[in-house]
Formats: sequence, C-alpha cells, structure tokens
Amino acid sequence: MSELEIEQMIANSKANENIALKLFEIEKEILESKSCEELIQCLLNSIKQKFDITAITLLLVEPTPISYLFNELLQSNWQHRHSTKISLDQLKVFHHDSKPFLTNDLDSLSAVIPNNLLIEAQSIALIPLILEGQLFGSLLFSDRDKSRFSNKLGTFHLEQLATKVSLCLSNVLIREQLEYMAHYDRLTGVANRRLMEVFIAEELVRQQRYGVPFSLLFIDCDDFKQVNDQYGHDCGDKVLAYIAAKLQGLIRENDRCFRYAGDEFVVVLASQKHQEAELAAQRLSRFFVKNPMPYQNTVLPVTITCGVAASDGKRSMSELLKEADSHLYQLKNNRQ
Ligand SMILES: Nc1nc2c(ncn2[C@@H]2O[C@H](COP(=O)(O)OP(=O)(O)OP(=O)(O)O)[C@@H](O)[C@H]2O)c(=O)[nH]1
Repeated sequence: MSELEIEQMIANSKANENIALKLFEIEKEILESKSCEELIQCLLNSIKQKFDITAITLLLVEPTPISYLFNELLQSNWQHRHSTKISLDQLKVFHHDSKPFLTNDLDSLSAVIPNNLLIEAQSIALIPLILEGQLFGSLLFSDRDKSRFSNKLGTFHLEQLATKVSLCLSNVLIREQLEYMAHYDRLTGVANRRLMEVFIAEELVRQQRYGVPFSLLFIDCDDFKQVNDQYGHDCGDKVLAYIAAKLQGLIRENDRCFRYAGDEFVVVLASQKHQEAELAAQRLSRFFVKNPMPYQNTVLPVTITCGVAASDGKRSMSELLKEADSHLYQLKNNRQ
C-alpha cells in the first residue's frame, strides 16, 4: 500500500469518526425530546446545522400506515405545517429496498417530489423512516452541491441515522399516545374529567391569587337515552361527537370543553361572571335548537340544557360542579 493510500485511509477513517460523533450528538439531542413536535424540530435543525445541508424536509405518508401512532387527533399543527404529504406508492419508488436513495439526476424526481422542495437543489438524499416494518415517511435532504449526494456514495451513515430517528420517533409517539389516552376522550376528542379537574384547580388558584373570575356550565343532552333506544348506539355516539365538536367551536379560545360522563359535558368559561355565563349558556342552547344534526338523509333534533355556576373563589371544585348540576336539573324539571 502506498503512502498516499495510507494517508487517504486515515483521512477517510477520521471523516467517518467525525460523522459518527455528529450522529451520536443528534441522537442524544432527539432522545431528550418530550413531544413529536419538539423531536422533529430539533432533528431538522440539528442535522441542518451539523452537516451543513441546504434544506431538509419531512415527508409523511398519507394515509399513514401506522394510524395508531400518527392518529389524526394527535397530529400537531406543527406537523401539518412543516411536513409534506406523499403517497405510500410514490415513496416506495425510492425505498423499495428500505434503503436511503441518493441522486443528482433531479429531472427524474420532479413527477414525485413537489418542485418547491427542490429549489436550489443539485443533489438529494431520501432517508426512509420505518416503524414496525412499515415505511411511514422519509427525510429529504437537498443540497446545492451536485456531488454531495451522488448515487456513488455509501449509505451506511444515513442508514444508521434512519434507524435512530425511527426509534426515537416511535418512543415519543407512544408517549404522546399514552398521554393523550389519559387525558382525552376517544369518542368525542375533547378533554376528559381528569384534565377538567386539573384545569378547574388552576382556575381556582388564579382566582384566589389574582381575582380573575370564571364560571362553569354543566351541560346535558336532552332525552339522549331515547336517541340510543330509537336510532341505536352508533347514532348516539354520533350525537355526542356532534355536541362536543359544536361546543368546542362555539366557545372562546381560552374557554375549555370537557366530557364529564355519558351525555354530560362541562364548559369552563374563563374570566366570565354569572350573568355572562348565563348568556353563554343561552347562546349554546339556542345553537342546537337551530342546528339539528345531519343524520343519514335527514336531520335529528339535538338539544342541550346548561346549568350555570359562577365561582366566587370561596367554594371548592366539587361544590361548584354540584351547584351547576342542580341548576341543570332545576331547568329540566321546570320544563317537564
Ligand atoms: N351512545 C352512547 N350512549 C351513551 C354513552 N355514554 C352514556 N350513554 C347513554 O346515555 C344515556 C344517558 O341518559 P340520561 O342522561 O340518564 O337520560 P336522558 O335520556 O338524557 O334524559 P334527560 O337527561 O332527563 O334529558 C344512557 O342511556 C347511557 O346508556 C356513550 O358513550 N355512547
């Protein structure tokens, strides 16, 4: 072996060591992420910075092949804004062997990759993201340098990166999923009673410390049992999802809606006193009177009753809920 070849070998080995070190640093950074959003943001910034790549994009398969991890309700705004959707068939063109794909022949890509992702690009690398044997996305690296991702380059390091990213991502996705299941109602997508208790406790502290008022609405769907009996449980479920979606759309940004139990919901109205809460309750009830639920080829009347309680900072959470609940039943009894 000539001296020149030995020098070249040492230089290659140093370069590899350097890359391995950077990958290790990236792995450490993303392992600390608490959410999918944080992980993706950290990953993209870190790769871009450490490897000085012109642009990085996350491509996610839609519909996702791992919906129990990438469920629609869980997908954060960030993911929606910062990832590009791609079909599984399109992605499989590059990753049929589950390996990274490198090219500087960009003309062949334009039919599959949106043009705006290839601006300034002279060469690209696509790193497959695979969880449980399912290809669910790809990291698209693009560079101004034509030789950066030539298909003659080895892909060992990129394969390592792909495995590490996929594993770290599945960890945070599972964590988010568990957190979601612990705090959100699966049927309606609104927060559950456990989160309601945390939220009201925080409102009480805010009121006691800063004097900020708040009110509760205890909401019950009228004659809901009859809907189940007449149209079936599936229809009953749709009614609950309809009520939850409309309530969430009707309240303000800093108000919160929770599913309390069965056909009962609690809305917490931030900064609202009794009179304002009464007006909000009337507004919500009127909405449902005027907007029956579209069902099959017809519409189904869905009405609600709202009991009101305004917090004075002196009563406990359970006293407030009890007061709103008794107001609700008083209203129901008066109607009969
Ligand atoms: N479809 C469906 N039904 C549910 C669910 N949870 C509870 N229920 C039903 O909700 C009904 C609650 O009825 P009630 O609130 O007691 O009675 P109601 O018919 O609404 O009568 P009023 O409250 O007096 O207007 C019961 O029949 C429960 O079986 C659910 O997740 N899905």
